[in-house]
Amino acid sequence: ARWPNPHIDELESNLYDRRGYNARTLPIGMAPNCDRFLFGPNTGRSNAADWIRAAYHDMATYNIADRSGGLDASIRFESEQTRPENVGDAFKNTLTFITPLVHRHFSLADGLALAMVTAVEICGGPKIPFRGGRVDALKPNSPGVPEPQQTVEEHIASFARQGFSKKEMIGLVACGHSIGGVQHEAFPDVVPPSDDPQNTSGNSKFDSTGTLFDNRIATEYLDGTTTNPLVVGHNSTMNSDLRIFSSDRNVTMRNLANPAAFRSTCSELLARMIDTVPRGVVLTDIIHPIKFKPVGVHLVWVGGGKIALKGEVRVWNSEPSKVVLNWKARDGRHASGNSATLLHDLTHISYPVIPDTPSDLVNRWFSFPETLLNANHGISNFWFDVTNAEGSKKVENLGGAGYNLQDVIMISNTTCLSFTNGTHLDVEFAVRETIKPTRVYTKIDISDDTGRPIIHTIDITPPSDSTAVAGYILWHVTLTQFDHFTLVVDTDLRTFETTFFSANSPFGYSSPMCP
Ligand code: HEM
Repeated sequence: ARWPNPHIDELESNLYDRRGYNARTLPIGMAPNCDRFLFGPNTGRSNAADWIRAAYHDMATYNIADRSGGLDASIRFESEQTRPENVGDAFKNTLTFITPLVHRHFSLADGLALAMVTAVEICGGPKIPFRGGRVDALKPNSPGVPEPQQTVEEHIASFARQGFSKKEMIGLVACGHSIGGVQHEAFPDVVPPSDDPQNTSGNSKFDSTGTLFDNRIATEYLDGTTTNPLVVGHNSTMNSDLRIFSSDRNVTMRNLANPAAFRSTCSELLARMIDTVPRGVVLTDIIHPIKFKPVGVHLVWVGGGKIALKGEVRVWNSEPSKVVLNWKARDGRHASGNSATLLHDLTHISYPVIPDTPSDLVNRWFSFPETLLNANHGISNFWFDVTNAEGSKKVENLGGAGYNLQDVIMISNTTCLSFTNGTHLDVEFAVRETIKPTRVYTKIDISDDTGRPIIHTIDITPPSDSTAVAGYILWHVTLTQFDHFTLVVDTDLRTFETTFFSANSPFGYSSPMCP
């Protein structure tokens, strides 16, 4: 295990911190209910439907022959969105939610995949194994999303090009069309206009539970009660779901009428859909919950030879009676005073909202108390002693290694936010005098001309006043972009850094106003 792992830690939080304390923002798209639509409450549309459709349309450009295309966020390019195969504003809408989350450890393509998983899992669907590591494309992909006027032979060929058999095509379309419907605006020759004030877009649902991920798409199709406009629509040219669902004489649809089979099929096929990525992209292992997770741990120089140690721990589905933080000084010694009992505010609980798990699964957050370290002694490593409710004890130390923490470079509490001469952050930070820096700089996220986050570095000139206090010298840099920034010091032997998260994270950096 490695800690911290900014990439995995961030994806894990987005997957499992869904509601409650420190919750991430994607699930808000499904709150309070799965019929939520940010862009107009009475349109009859839903964010959930847009997010599922967006992930598919981004993936559907995949070509298994040369392993090009796939889930790579190429849908963000205007020239892809304006293709007839991508009619409607679902993609623009979906990106409105995801683009602000993107930073150097969180690609837009991972965000598209996560949004689909979030929608399906919160709206009644199965758990979908999630891997991270998708890479955003630098240019649009070739067209390739199936359209309803095509023949079933064309659809079979299209799905084969995407890497799915005929049976898998039937399954994937049924799973995708479990939520949402067809709108008049996008498909005027499929769906008539609506005068329903609750459904101004004329969204005609695929099944009677259009905001619930369930197998009615299959059962209603089989029992003849379906209202799916791509099955019983008046314009038979556009009845692609009918042609697809019946293409194996309903064998697959009859199987999907079994709720358990529907869930397992959709879990498997939707996972494969989002794991369809361009050649060269290496996905991570499946991301499982981190059962004991230190979060936002960082040091703050508070002056007077003192360093504040701050952070929180998320404890998965258990209720320890006591969590004690211990640390070793820079020299590796654990002096008797080097421990502190973490605090648990009863409101600091969160809910991962995972399908097929007990609804009383609750995570508890413990925060570091006001803990001041002597700057002359510093810190190198920390761990926890956990006492469970029944009295049993456990050490949380990353399997013996402990959690390493560098005390070479840290932000100062004199850092402040200013709105004079444009918004900027006046960053003060402390660097240990004895380490002989070869380069001190900051890394910030900027976008390249395709909207991908790239790291930009800014070198920092040494301070004119280099008087050390308790072995630390104060440096200064002014940042006009500070959504996500890292302070870095290189030495001949090693690099040390400390990172402050984006403002869209609950651990985003917040600073007092400059005097
Ligand atoms: C042959 C393959 C497919 C065809 C021809 C097709 C066609 C369509 C059409 C015409 C719409 C209406 C869009 C609108 O009015 O805005 C739609 C909606 C939708 N599709 Fe598909 N689709 C296919 C496969 C899939 C797959 C594989 C998925 C996901 C796994 C998917 C997910 C969705 C969702 C969630 C909606 C609802 C959007 C909303 O309610 O706004 N589709 N599809």
